[in-house]
Amino acid sequence: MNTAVAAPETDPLLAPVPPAIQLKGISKAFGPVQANKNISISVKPGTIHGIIGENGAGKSTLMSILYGFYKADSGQIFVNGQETQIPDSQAAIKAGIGMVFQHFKLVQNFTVLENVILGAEDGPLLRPSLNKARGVLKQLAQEYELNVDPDAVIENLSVGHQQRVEILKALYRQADILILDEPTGVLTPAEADHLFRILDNLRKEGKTIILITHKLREIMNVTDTVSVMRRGEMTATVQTSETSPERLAEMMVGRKVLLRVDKTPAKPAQPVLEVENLRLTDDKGVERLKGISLEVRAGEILGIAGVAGNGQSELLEVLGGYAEATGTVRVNGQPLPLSGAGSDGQSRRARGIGHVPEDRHRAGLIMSFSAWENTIFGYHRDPKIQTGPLMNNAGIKAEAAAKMERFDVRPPNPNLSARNFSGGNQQKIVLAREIERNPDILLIGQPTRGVDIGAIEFIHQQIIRLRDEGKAILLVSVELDEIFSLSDRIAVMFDGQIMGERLPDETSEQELGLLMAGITDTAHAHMPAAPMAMTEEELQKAAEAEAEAEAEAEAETAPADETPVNEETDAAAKKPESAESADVVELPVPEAKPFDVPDKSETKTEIATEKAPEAPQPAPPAPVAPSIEVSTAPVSVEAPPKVTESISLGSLSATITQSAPQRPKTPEPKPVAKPETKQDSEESDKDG
Ligand SMILES: Nc1ncnc2c1ncn2[C@@H]1O[C@H](COP(=O)(O)OP(=O)(O)OP(=O)(O)O)[C@@H](O)[C@H]1O
Repeated sequence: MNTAVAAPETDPLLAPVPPAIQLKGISKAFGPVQANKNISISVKPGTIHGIIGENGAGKSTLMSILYGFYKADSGQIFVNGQETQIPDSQAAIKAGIGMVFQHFKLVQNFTVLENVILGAEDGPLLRPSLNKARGVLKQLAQEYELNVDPDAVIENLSVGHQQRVEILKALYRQADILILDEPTGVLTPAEADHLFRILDNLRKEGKTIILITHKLREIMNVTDTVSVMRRGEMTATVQTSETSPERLAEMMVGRKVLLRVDKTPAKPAQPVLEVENLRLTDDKGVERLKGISLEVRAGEILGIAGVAGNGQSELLEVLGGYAEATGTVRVNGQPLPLSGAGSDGQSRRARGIGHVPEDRHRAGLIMSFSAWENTIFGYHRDPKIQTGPLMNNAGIKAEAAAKMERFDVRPPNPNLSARNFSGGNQQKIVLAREIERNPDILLIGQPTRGVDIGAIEFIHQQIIRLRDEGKAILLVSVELDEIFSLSDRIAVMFDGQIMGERLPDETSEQELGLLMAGITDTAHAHMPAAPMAMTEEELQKAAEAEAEAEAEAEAETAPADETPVNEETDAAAKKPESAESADVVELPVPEAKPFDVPDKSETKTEIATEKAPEAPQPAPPAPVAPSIEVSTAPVSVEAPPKVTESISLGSLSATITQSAPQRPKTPEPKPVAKPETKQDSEESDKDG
C-alpha cells in the first residue's frame, strides 16, 4: 500500500499574509542607557500602527534601527515574512521601508525634484532622472493629495509642504512601509488634517504606516493598532478601537494623567508687558510685524494663536532680544530698547524676561554642550554664576542636577551633551533654565512640541504656577487645544497683525479658525462646520473670498484694504537659480545663535561640478573656541563640532561644512540643510 500522502496544495490566496514588519527581541544600548530592551512587535500590512511612549522611552531608537540608522545589539527584523538585514538606510529603502524624520533631511537650496531624485538618480545625466521624477510626482500628487510644485526651492516651502516632499521621496523610492516620527509636531492643524488624509489614502492603497506621536487624539483618530513603550520596553499592543486616551496615557506613564488643565480664574494685576505699534521688516523687505499692540498683566496668560508664519515667531524674537524692531515696548513701566545696546537676549533676561524659544535646537540649546552648561546659557554673566573670571562649576552642576530632577529630565545626568537627550527631555532642559529663574514675564513658544503626555501635564502645571505667582506669560502655540486650555485671553495673529482678541470661554475653534484666516467679521462670515479641518488652500480661499466681499462692500465708501501677502506664493516667486546651472552656490547659513556669543563659526557649502567624495564623515571637533564668552580657566567645555558632509547629484557635488550655528539678529532663522546621510557616530545628534 502506498502510504505516501501528497502534500496539500495551499491556495496562495488563502495563505495567511505575513506581517509587513516583525521585530523580534530587539535590544540597543547607548553606553549605560538601555534604549531598547528585547522588543518584539508585529505590524499587519495595509494598516496604520501607532507607537506611543514617554520622552526617552526608545521609540525613535527602535524606528532608527528599522531604518538602518542604528545597528541593534541583538534581535531580528522580518519584512513581509523574510528575515532582513538592515545595516544602513540604503538596505531599508531596498526592503521597501521609508522614513520621515522629525527634522527633515532636505537640501534647502535644491528644488523639490532635485531633492526627490537625490541619491536615486538613474545615471550620471540629471535630465532623464528629473524628467522621470516629474512624471512620477504628478501621478503621486493625484493619487495621494501630495501636491507640491516640483520646481519650488525647498527653503521657500512651508513646513507642511516640505514634509510632503519627504513623503514623496520615500514613495519615489517605492516604499511600501512608511515610518513617520512625530510628523505633526511642526504642522498647523490644517496641515495635520491634510497629512492624515494622505496617510489614509496610502493605507487604502495597501501601504503600511508606523506613526510615532505624542498626540493621543491622532492615535485615536487614525491608527488601527497601537503599541505602548515605557523605559525601553514594549509594554502593550492594543486595537485602537478597544482603548481610550485615558487608558493609553496611563499605560504610557504608569499613573493616571490629567488630560485637561486644572486652573482657577486668573487675577490679573498691573501691566508687566506693554507693546505699542511694533513693526519689523525682514532683510528681504517683507513687513513681518505690522503695528502690533498688546498688553500682558501680572498673573495672566495671553495666548497668541495663528497659523505658523504669521508673525508670531518674530514677535517672540523681538521681545526675547533676537531681532530688532521699531515701536514701543515697556516692561514694568520701563522702556525696553528695540535696537542697539540693551536689545540683546542677555539684557532681556537681566530685565526679568524669560524666553523659551520656539525652536529648541536652533535657539534654545547648544547641542554639543553638556546639559549643565545649557542650564546657564543666557544667564552666565550673572554674578551668582560668574565671579570675576571664574565660574562656580561645581555649584552650577549641582544646581543643574537639582533642576533636572525637578523637571524630571531623563536621564538626570548633567554631564551628557544636549544632543544625546530625546526631544522632549531637551525641551525640559530649556524650560527648567527659564522657569527656574523666576522671570517677571515668560515668553514661551510651542512649550510642548514633541513632549509626552505626562510631561505636558507637568509643563502646563508649571506655567499655571508661574501665573498664579503673579507672573505675566505670553504664550505662542500652534496647538489650539493648548491655547484654549492655558490662556486667560487669546489674541489671533494673521499676516503680522492682531486680528482680534477673545476670551476662551466666549469663543470657539471655528471663530478662531476664521480669525486665523484673516476674517474679522466672524459674526457674519459663513462659518464652515469644521474650519480646522480645512486645507491650507481652503483657508486661503476663504480668506480671499472674505477679503473680496469686504472690498466690494467698502469700494463705495473707502479705498479697499491692502491685500494680505501670501508668503508662500511670494516666496515661491523668488526662486533661486537652479543648482544644475550654477558652478558654485552658497547654501543658506543657519543663522541661529541662542545667546550673545562671539561668532567664530563658519558655514559654507560649495556645489562644484565634480564627482562627490565617498560617504560623508563627520570631521573631528574643530578647534573653535567655546561659545560662552568668559575668561574662565576652570570651565571645560566641549568645542562645537564641525561637521563636513558631502552630497552629490549627478555631476554636481556639495560639501557642507558646518559648526555650531551662530545667529546674528535676524527674524527668521533658516533650517539647517541636511542631506540624508547615515551618521557614523552613534553618539552624534540623535535627530540626525
Ligand atoms: N545617539 C544617542 N546617544 C546616546 N544616547 C541616546 C542616543 N539616542 C538616544 N539616546 C538615549 O536613548 C534613550 C531613548 O531615546 P529615544 O530618542 O529613542 O526616545 P523617544 O522615545 O524617541 O523619545 P522622544 O519622544 O522624546 O523623541 C534616551 O534615554 C536617549 O537619551
